[in-house]
Amino acid sequence: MDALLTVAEYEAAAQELLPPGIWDYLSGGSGQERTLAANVDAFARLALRPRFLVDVSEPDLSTTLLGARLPTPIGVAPVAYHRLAHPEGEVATARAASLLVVSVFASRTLEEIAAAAAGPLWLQLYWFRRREVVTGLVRRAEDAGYQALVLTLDTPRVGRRLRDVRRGFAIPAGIVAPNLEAAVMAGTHEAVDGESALARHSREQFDPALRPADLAWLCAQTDLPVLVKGVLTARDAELALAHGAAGVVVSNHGGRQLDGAVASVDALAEVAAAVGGRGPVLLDGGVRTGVDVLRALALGASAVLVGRPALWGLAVGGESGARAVLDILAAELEDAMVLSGRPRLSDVDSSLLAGVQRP
Ligand SMILES: Cc1cc2nc3c(=O)[nH]c(=O)nc-3n(C[C@H](O)[C@H](O)[C@H](O)COP(=O)(O)O)c2cc1C
Ligand SMILES: CC(C)CC(=O)C(=O)O
Repeated sequence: MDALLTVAEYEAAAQELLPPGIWDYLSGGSGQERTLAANVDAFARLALRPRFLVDVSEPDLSTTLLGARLPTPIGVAPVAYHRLAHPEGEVATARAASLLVVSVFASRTLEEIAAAAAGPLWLQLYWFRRREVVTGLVRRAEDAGYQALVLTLDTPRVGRRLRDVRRGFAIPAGIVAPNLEAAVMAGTHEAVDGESALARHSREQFDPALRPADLAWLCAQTDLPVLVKGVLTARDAELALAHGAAGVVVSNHGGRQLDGAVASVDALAEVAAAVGGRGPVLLDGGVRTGVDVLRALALGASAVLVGRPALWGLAVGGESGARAVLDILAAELEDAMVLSGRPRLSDVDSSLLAGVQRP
């Protein structure tokens, strides 16, 4: 087999390897999958304005995020159940990633992942009705050396993902979320025709009444920085920062929640302006090339996260596959920085983009 050279080639190879139901769960979106498509299309519309007569002999992709030095501004977004893609699951991803946001529905324990990790770990949380589930996880994350928490806001319930509904998708027996007690996870393995087990489970277990005061309460439970994920408007960014958030992740959950929601990169400039340097602004959704990473940085992102691409790499080659995908993105980013005359991340701003208003 020829070497896979792009994220798209990993996507195609993963589709060949994975059972169709798992492929649909990983790759699908909600509703008509318009937001899923828009996330990718919106990047393609952002044309670049390269500059020359700049010394680009020493490109530097490194950055600092919440006090941690990272070799690249590319991390892995929280994705549930990595063992759907590879038997080693999150342990393999953690070895490959320079920043991994571990899903609360990880299929390996927080401690196993921490023992394997090559870089900082953040723990993503959903707002469970049983608050002691949340606080218990916060304590475990602190004890295991996780460096931040990420509260996902965009999932008061799981969106209508028609591929999963049609298949009656449930998590296969043998793949569990060991960081949550069995009572909280009841029903996730129970396949029912015409119903997504994850959608049903979210209605039972997620508290849809999450308010700003709850965010402030969570922030008061811990010394770890708490970021909020799923922000698409200046208003929500303002509210979150005012209630203790240390930063935001601009995201529409990879087009899996509100179909018709704005493409995440199209929401980025507004949110970054609202945050105004008060904390990191990450972006996920539709990042498929290093040029996309550069585009997001130009619009004000501190770093990007990739969800599905990491899982495609994991499916194809476990740890080395996940690493290969992240290395492709980093190599493409370096090329794009050199070829656009922006050798350092601090040189990257909106002047790089055609048709974007410049301050
Ligand atoms: C299979 C799958 C599972 C996901 N699980 C979670 C999760 O547990 N928590 C969460 O906050 N986001 C979850 N997400 C959303 C990702 O964190 C991220 O927002 C999205 O995948 C980014 O888009 P991309 O896949 O185009 O990179 C999941 C996404 C996928 C594809
Ligand atoms: C178990 C699910 C709630 C995980 C998720 O966020 C997703 O599938 O998008």
